[in-house]
Amino acid sequence: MAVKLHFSKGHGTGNDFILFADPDGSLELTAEQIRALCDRHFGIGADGVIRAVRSANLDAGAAALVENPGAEWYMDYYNADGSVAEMCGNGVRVYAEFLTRSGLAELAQGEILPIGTRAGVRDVQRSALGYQVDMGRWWLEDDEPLVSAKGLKVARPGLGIDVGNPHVVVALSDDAELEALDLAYVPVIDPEPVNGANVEFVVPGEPLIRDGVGHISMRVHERGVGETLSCGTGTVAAALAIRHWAGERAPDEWRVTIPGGTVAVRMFPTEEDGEHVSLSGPAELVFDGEVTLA
Ligand SMILES: N[C@@H](CCC[C@H](N)C(=O)O)C(=O)O
Repeated sequence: MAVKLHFSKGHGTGNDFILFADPDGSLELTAEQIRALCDRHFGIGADGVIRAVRSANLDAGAAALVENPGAEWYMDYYNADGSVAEMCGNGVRVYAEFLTRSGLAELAQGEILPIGTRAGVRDVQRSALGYQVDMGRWWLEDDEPLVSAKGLKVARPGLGIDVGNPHVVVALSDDAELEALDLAYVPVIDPEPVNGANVEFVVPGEPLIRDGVGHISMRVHERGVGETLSCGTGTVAAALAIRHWAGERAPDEWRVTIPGGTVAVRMFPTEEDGEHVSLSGPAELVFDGEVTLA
């Protein structure tokens, strides 16, 4: 029987998503359905799909990841190719906007909305830019893979960073090198990470630090999608990588410019869990609709 799906379309700095509410967890889409919805010519078109499920209705595997019982809602995130991803930094802000706009959750200024993800719980609050997300901890990978990409004259070393999902960050020398990249082709990472990775190409600002704030520009090739206008977790990984390379005098406050806009990244200490990193940026819902699932 054909199923009608009510959806909202939204984006965070041009990274766009199809969102729908499935509070009971009864409407799991197939990878084929997700690919069809995300198709920009034959479907609605999006970089990913977000299903809003109540954490209480998750299957046991997913529920185990939502260790905070306060996370009433879970962000069930899928890339445009139908694969799952652990986290989505732009998606989680757009998800907060979707939950609050549709009356499924409340979020007053200064309050926190915990959201369950495959990478654990992420705390979201309203901010001057739209929403701020506590992205939690991260891990530097031990090895430095070589990354080659179409338009890049020589392969460059990348820094592997896990911010809940996997990233490899590559530093380029200037804007001309960034613009010359053809990210319609998948960058090759050698050795290839077992679960794949999102690849960020980053250029330091000139100057890198202005009034105590670091500035970088970035383009990204997302795992399971292709080039996108923005990747929230990618901007966080890029800021962490540049701070790592810049050494002790590098700031904890960063502005990352991507083709879809600019977001803010901040590293901050926590008492109980070491250093965390936050991501702030806009989240917009642009239209609602109904589609019949094949
Ligand atoms: N666009 C997202 C990241 C989405 C998941 C990514 N493609 C992956 O497979 O890890 C973001 O804003 O973080």
